[in-house]
Amino acid sequence: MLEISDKTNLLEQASYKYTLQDVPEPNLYRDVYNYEEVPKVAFNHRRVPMETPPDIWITDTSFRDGQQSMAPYTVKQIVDLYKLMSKLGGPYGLIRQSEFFIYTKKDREAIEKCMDLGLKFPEITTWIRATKNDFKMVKDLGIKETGILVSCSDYHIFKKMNMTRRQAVDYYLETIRDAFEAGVVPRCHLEDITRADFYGFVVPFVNEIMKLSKEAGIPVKIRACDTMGYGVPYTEVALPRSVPGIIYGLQHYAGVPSEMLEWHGHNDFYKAVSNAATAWLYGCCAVNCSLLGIGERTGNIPLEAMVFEYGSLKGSLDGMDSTAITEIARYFSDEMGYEIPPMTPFVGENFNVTRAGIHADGLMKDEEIYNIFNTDKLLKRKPGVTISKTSGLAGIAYWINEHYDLVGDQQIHKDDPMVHALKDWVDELYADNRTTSISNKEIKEKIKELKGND
Ligand SMILES: CC(C)C(=O)C(=O)O
Repeated sequence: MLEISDKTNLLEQASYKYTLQDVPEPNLYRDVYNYEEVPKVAFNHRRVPMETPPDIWITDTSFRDGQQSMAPYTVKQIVDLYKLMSKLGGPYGLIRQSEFFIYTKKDREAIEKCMDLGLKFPEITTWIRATKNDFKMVKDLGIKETGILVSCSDYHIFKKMNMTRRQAVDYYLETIRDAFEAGVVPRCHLEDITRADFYGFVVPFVNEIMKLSKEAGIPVKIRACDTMGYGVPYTEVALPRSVPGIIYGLQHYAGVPSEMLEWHGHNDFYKAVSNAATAWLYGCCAVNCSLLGIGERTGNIPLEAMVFEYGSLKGSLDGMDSTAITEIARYFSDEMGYEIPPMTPFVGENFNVTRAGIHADGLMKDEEIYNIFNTDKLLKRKPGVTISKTSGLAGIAYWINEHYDLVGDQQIHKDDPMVHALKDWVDELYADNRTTSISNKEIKEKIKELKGND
């Protein structure tokens, strides 16, 4: 009888191993990316099986990719956000890791202060330039894992690094060996994977990494980076743009187990969230996100979106405290002066605010009609209305009940004289060519004035 391990060995020996194609000229996928036109989606009509791992989780890059695109955060801001992130991730650490810079004194102070909190999650990891000296710095800080850059498209290898594919692989493998030698676990960030030659570079390279990892007995994570946001979640799409194809291929042709796979996406084509969910569904345990999606250019995968994506895919938030999302959003706007676009899902000022009177009428009858879920329970954000020329009597009544916390019998209705008086005032304002909605402060002042007239 063959034992399972023997069978696996035989299968491994029998399976086709992709070898590095050390091409003389870069493959820039000009049929898809010709630069003068919109990048194209090519279909090969191959279906990739969906293999969602039993456990999926979130990792964070707010203090690396996020901070990279903003003014540097202060130590206090990093520590406060780290605490809130830990609260959000809950007792099972669904926000499992977060990566930090380590270059300046301030970077290291922030790490030390976060470590001093003694929180189990998110585990603190780093992001470095990957020199021997940097590995030593990581080790000295008592940190186990660090991200290193292993750019994998010919755009980077030929155009930026001025190397051949073979030279790039040799250089990267040497760096990984340096990390092992320094006693640090490298996490390999495969930059620009959605423009890379998957079978001619990515798979043979990752096979080499996995071989080194096995020999050293050190688990190495593979982060698939959709640096320019070109990935697409649809089925039957050809590589290198297919998210299902990349995740399937890394597992089945490069031998990376699901729990060692991470997806890092950008939002250039509005696909960051759906690509990340697709990566989970097709076998990647971790999606790498940033708070409010703040990151290079159009940003990263918004972490808060993946909390709700997790809840919808798993049927439970598994201990994540989603109300921390509102605390985080308030922290960004009140303490850091960051302006969150008002229509941003889950965190924007207006994400659950309706303007049309007919919708407000629905909200008054039953908030479920026009609210995505119980936003008060899950985010401590009651659904709201803003007053404009389309609000109508129902909108005004709803606004009063919401802003003065009137419940049950205390609630006022659309036939109330106060509601009618406010409606007349609103109509006059718009008859006088007003174009903007009316602020909460203005309405409160008007109510005071009308009450004074009683
Ligand atoms: C620098 C790299 C790893 C990155 O963040 C990306 O590819 O988006």
